Formats: sequence, C-alpha cells, structure tokens
Amino acid sequence: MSVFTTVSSDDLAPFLKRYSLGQLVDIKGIAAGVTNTNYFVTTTHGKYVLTLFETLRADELPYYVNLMVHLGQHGIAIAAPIANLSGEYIDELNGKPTLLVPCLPGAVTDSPNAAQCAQVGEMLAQMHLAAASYSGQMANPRGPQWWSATAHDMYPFMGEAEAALLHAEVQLQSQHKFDQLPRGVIHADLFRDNALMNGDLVGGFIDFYYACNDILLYDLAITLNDWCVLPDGDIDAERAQAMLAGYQSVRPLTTDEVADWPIMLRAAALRFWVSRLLDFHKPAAGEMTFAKDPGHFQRVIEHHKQRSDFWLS
Ligand SMILES: Nc1ncnc2c1ncn2[C@@H]1O[C@H](COP(=O)(O)OP(=O)(O)OP(=O)(O)O)[C@@H](O)[C@H]1O
Ligand SMILES: N[C@@H](CCO)C(=O)O
Repeated sequence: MSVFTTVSSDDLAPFLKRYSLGQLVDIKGIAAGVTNTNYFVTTTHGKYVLTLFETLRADELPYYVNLMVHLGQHGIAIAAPIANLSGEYIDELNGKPTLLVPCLPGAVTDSPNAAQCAQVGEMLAQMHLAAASYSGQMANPRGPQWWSATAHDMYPFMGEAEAALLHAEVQLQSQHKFDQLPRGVIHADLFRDNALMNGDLVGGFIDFYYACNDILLYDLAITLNDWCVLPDGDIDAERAQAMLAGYQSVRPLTTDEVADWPIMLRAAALRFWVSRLLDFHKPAAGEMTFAKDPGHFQRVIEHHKQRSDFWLS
C-alpha cells in the first residue's frame, strides 16, 4: 500500500483551483510505490498523477523537479511537471509538498523483451545527452564512500563467506577510480519498476529521486543489471546486446568505458546489494518498505565474475 497521506475530493478541489486543469472528476490512490503517496487524478481536461512527498522536504526537491522539467523540454519520455498559476511546480497539500504530472501511457513490465531493452537503452542515452545542459548539481549520496561505510556495518549480520565476498568487492572497487569516464546527470535507479512501457516503446521514465551527477556508464550498468537479468542472477545475452546496441546508437561508448565496463557492472550490483542489506537488516524507523532480496545482487556479482563475454561486440 502506498497511500500514506489520505486526500479527499474536498481537499483536492480547492487545490486544483490553483492549476489550469479543469474540474475534478475522480481521484484514486495508486497501490504501487513504497516511498511517496501517489494518486491518479482525473479532471475535465485529462488524467494526472499527484505525488505527495513523504520524506523529501520542499527545499530538497528543486534539483529533481527542475531536472524533470529540463528533460521534458528536450522531448525525453518522462512525465514533465505541471506548474500552478503562480508558476511553481512544487505546491502543498495536507501538509506535504506535492507535484502534479501528466499520466504517462503504458505500464510497468516485469519481463521485458529485447526490443523493449533496446528502446530503454536508446532513451537512456538520449537522456544523458539532453541532461548535459542541465546546470543543477547533486553528489551521489549512494557512492563508494557510502557503500564501504554501510558494508562495514553489515558484516556482523552476514555469514563468513558472504561477508568475505562483499569485503572483496568493496576492496576491488576502491582500486578503480573511473577518473577518465564521461560524467553527467544520471537517473541512478532505472529499474523495470521505474519505467512505463507502451508496447515496445518507452512510455516514460519515472522516479527521479535518486538522480545525481555521476558516471554515465554507471547508470547504464544499473539499468542493464535489472532489465536484462534472469531469475538466477545471470544476464540474458540477447536483452543485454539489445540494450547496449540501443544505447550506443545514440552515444557510442569510449575506449575507456569499454575497458571499465566489466568492473562497472559489479559496482552497480554492489550498490544495490549494500542498500538491500541495509533495508533488510536495519530498516529505517517508520519506513514502510518491503525488503527486497539482497542475495539477488550477490548472485549477479558472482555471475559477472565468471563472465568472459560482456556483449560489446
Ligand atoms: N506519470 C505517471 N503516469 C502513470 N503512472 C504513474 C506515473 N507516475 C507514477 N505512476 C504509477 O505509480 C506507481 C508508483 O510510483 P513510484 O514508483 O514513483 O512510487 P514512489 O513511492 O514515489 O517511489 P518508489 O516506490 O520507487 O520509492 C508506479 O508504479 C506507476 O504505476
Ligand atoms: N531499485 C531499488 C530500490 C529503490 O532504490 C532496488 O530494487 O533495490
């Protein structure tokens, strides 16, 4: 369930008067999602998604919201924020900061095909290029410093073999600085549940609240590790090739990126192994998350370690 703050028609009607979206017809809570409260809002003009931010404060939102506006202006498939009559994107309802966006076409897919992976790769590369002219800056709060400190806190909860593997991965990554790789704005959490697919096309990317300035190749590795994964943590070569070809049709990888690709896939898996361990063993007080399996990303890393072909023909 993900309606933490209840909104009634009586709450919403005066709120909507601050927008140019017509009269309220219907409001319906959205079950998916674990961080924020989301509602589908239907008005006489169309269908929208209203988010009430449950953890981020209004003063923390401009980097993400302005990024979405910027990407929307460049034609990237995302839900571009709608401004109120005062020209503000962030408003307030029932004590929470809010954002209104159009309802995107399509649905989340659990089992993407190769054509969809190609489209996601292509749109991701377009997004990286379009975001190059975005001036906002945000350090990655889940970078190497964070994962090594957090892994350290997790070792006591883990079996000896698991902890040794995690420690070895953290050590390995600490020796790789990736200094030569192109940087920019990245989504940083582009899993299957953060994109709506409209047939084989990208209806839109959502959930930009981990976006930050970091290495572009890292974003591709995060995305591929989720979209192209098999149930046992191995990667499906056909989908991986399709995603890489789609991405490179827009932004071909540099020689340095090709050289660092195998190790970057492990960095991307390490980040989510650690965050899932944290959510599992030390869930934040009051957080209503459904802990996802940390062992999944351990298996992804084990498969990457044994791999000799990384789908870059
Ligand atoms: N613009 C949109 N158009 C259509 N559906 C949307 C849109 N934005 C969100 N949704 C729907 O709402 C669901 C929940 O959104 P989201 O995943 O952003 O929730 P959250 O709680 O804010 O984030 P998370 O669960 O990732 O922490 C999505 O799975 C999707 O079905
Ligand atoms: N996409 C993340 C959760 C949100 O950051 C995961 O699957 O672990």
